[in-house]
Amino acid sequence: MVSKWEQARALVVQYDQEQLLHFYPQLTAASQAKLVDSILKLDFNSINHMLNNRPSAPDPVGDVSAIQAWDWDAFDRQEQEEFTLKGWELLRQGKVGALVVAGGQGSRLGHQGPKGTFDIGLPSHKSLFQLQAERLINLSKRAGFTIPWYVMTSPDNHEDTLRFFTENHYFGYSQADCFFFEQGVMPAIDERGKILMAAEDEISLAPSGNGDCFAAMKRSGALDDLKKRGVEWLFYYNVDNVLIKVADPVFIGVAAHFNNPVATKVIEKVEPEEKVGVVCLKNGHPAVVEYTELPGSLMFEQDELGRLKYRLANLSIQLFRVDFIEQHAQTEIPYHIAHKKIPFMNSQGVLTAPDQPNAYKLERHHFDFFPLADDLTVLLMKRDAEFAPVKNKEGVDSPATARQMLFELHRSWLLAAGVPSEKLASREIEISPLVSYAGEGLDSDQGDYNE
Ligand SMILES: CC(=O)N[C@H]1[C@@H](OP(=O)(O)O)O[C@H](CO)[C@@H](O)[C@@H]1O
Repeated sequence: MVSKWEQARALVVQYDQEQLLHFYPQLTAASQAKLVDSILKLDFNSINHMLNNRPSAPDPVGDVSAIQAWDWDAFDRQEQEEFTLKGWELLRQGKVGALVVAGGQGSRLGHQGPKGTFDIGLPSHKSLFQLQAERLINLSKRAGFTIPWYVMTSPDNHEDTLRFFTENHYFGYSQADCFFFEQGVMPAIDERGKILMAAEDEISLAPSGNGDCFAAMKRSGALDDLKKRGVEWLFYYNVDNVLIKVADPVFIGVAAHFNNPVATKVIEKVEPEEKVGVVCLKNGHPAVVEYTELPGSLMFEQDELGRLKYRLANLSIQLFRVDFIEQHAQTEIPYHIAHKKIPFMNSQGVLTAPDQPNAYKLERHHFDFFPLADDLTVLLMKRDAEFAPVKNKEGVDSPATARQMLFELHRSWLLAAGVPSEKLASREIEISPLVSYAGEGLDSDQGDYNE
């Protein structure tokens, strides 16, 4: 039988990465085993594919043009009702699942631990995960069918995430309907195409981006679980949006009506430099150009009405048809390559912190599946009820701005339900998602979201 060591040795020779075993002879048996295991976990095929297809110049954006969106407010009352009913029908039939990409840490927010465990300082002190769980519970109860919830973690936060759910009794969610799986990692690669070491027995690794989600679902059995349950649409979202309407029936209804393989919910950018990807057409195919890659000429370009030409913000709120996910779970979407300063251990065993970018970090983006869909449904909504991300400790997209948006939204629900405005003056209003998902049920009148 070929030993693990022999397999690892054969791989590093085959792919010309012998430096990975440079320190091997001098390691303890435990460290040797650790290093061999991490070599065997690397996806050399994918790394090689990326190295061989690396563009010589920075990734060209391609031929970008604007994409058409359906404005929710432009549908008439009857159409809106039909879409909503359609969404509820699918929820009732158990045909919708939710996927949160939650591999990030809260470090940029000054929070120790997974981002989803962050308390943004609401009166209830609910974490991001709890807000999401309760919105799903609300819909599941009314649909009479529990929405399966898939949580993509990263090797950095998997254990902590599981512990948080367990300690909080899954926030009342049924444990049998929660599925946790880890996203993959990619090694840092230097300018000669060599994988870097972080220590004598450790490869320099980082999460490989949210574009690994479908491959990771396949590897972990989450995709099989989805199929076994008969789920037809997967609602994809980022962990950091405080207002996220998880498994939104309205969005599901619109996606199912047009029945394109992918649907995306967008809002208009507040300013050209807002840090959001833009939904557009690239070389004639639906696409997102990430904010880090959008050239200034496109960022500021205006249409004939003087509006931003590329104003449709990617909120990372998508619906993917499950047959499309299955078809593409193993499709090699491109890596986005960031040139960064990455500390590494040199061949003398000295840990080196470069002062210039020295290596490449590789990430896949989930929206790079968009061009593989023949068409994309784009649903334009209003920001106030959809998007309050927490990305920074202070200033824009911070806990303070997200709290404020939630208070204002919930105040507007009470006003619409007939509560006199003087009763609401200067109060912080937080309504539990267990009471209302989107403002419905706060008076005797039946709202849009009622099934
Ligand atoms: C790779 C990726 O998913 N990028 C997304 C994602 O950005 P982050 O800065 O990675 O959180 O969420 C943004 C919305 O919050 C969206 O506009 C952007 O395109």
